[in-house]
Amino acid sequence: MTVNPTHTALWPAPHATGAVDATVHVPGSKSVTNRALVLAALASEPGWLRRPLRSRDTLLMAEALRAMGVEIEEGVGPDGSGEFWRVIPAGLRGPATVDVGNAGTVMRFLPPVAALVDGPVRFDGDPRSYERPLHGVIDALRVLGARVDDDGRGALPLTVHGGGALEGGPVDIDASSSSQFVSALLLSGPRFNQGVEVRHTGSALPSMPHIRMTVDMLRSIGAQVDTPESGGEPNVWRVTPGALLGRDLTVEPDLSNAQPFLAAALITGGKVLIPDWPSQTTQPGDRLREIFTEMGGSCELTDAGLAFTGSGAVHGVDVDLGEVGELTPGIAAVAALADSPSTLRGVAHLRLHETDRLAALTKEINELGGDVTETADGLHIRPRPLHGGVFHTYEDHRMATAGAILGLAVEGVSIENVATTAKTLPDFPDLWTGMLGA
Ligand SMILES: O=C(O)C1=C[C@@H](OP(=O)(O)O)[C@@H](O)[C@H](O)C1
Ligand SMILES: C=C(OP(=O)(O)O)C(=O)O
Repeated sequence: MTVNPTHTALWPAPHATGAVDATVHVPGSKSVTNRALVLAALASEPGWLRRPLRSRDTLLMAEALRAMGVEIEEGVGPDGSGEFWRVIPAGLRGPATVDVGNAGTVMRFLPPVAALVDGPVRFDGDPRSYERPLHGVIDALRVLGARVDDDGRGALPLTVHGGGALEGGPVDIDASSSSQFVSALLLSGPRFNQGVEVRHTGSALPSMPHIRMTVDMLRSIGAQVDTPESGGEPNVWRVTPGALLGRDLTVEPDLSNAQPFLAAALITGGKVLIPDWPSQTTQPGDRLREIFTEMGGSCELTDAGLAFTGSGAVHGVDVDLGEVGELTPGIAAVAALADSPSTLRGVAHLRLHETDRLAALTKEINELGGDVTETADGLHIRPRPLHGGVFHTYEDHRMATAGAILGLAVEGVSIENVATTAKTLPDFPDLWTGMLGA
């Protein structure tokens, strides 16, 4: 195996010498971009995505759809309105090969699309993708009428033998390890002959805002979706078969990727403005307004965006992050710098994310002198003075940004493989140094 030099490279995390004061334009949401690509590919007419996120996860999604016959044109608006993608749906055809990388959205959202392809679609990815749960999608597709060949572990690699159509109908799944199982089946549901009725039968379902995002985006292009919130049964989502409209969608900034910049204002007692923060959104990152306020900041949502201000004080929190698990690494980093202990709960499923995030955060913060312990479903963080050292990232973009947050407050922190932020935010090092005026 060849060693990729970028993986061992160390990035000296900039140390803040004063309060930050910056405006940061955060690129588009990964979750919105990848849903929009899938829905546009399944629509009955062309659609547009404006200001899409261009990152490893979204480029993998676009490549995969192209491999299945969808045309995606990329361009830049003449009026300075930024980049756009024009998606022209076509008859989905195989054979095709899909590289999922380590993108949960690609590995979970695309096998149901592949069931609609005429021909086989082979899915493979990074070594970590073999360990991430996929059984909910594979088992469900078999119940709904698809032929899927895997090695019996209910995980990647696998081949979906698409037959050009899928019967669909009712299916029970245990989505307690990933909400993306539910989203995956709902996104392709309008194209199944009978639609789909997904019943979650396991313990607590994580990341509900991401399921709401799926439902909202489906409805906005004409799908009929019944949900527990719209008067349906608890834990049951039903999508009626029908054509999807092409849409012209401007992608919101990725609010979870706004997190490190807000954290910078919080821990340095500074100010950060994030333009285009939506006044209404299903993105889980919107919860940062509340969580980081409880931790000592204050914020104001104006026409200019979200203005977030640190007070100089950083407090610990006791918070259930089950709905917003992807915010955990950044919150853990801030909590390690706080004036009181924190308990982060409801995130056992993070052990199966890009890396085992609970183990990785515990090890890396403790190696800088911290005092973090893992619980059954989260972390206890008791702040104490930290020192410099190497912060390992385990090919996890959110570990890298968590390390950068610590480095702002602690001198001498180096981030291993900061390039791993390319999964969702390739511009991170430049945005970070730009925020500091470097
Ligand atoms: O559907 C989505 O876009 C996502 C759902 C969540 O996944 P899990 O429910 O697997 O945590 C989240 O953590 C991930 O970053 C994005
Ligand atoms: C869990 C995450 O990603 P994925 O979409 O790969 O699940 C994440 O971005 O924090």
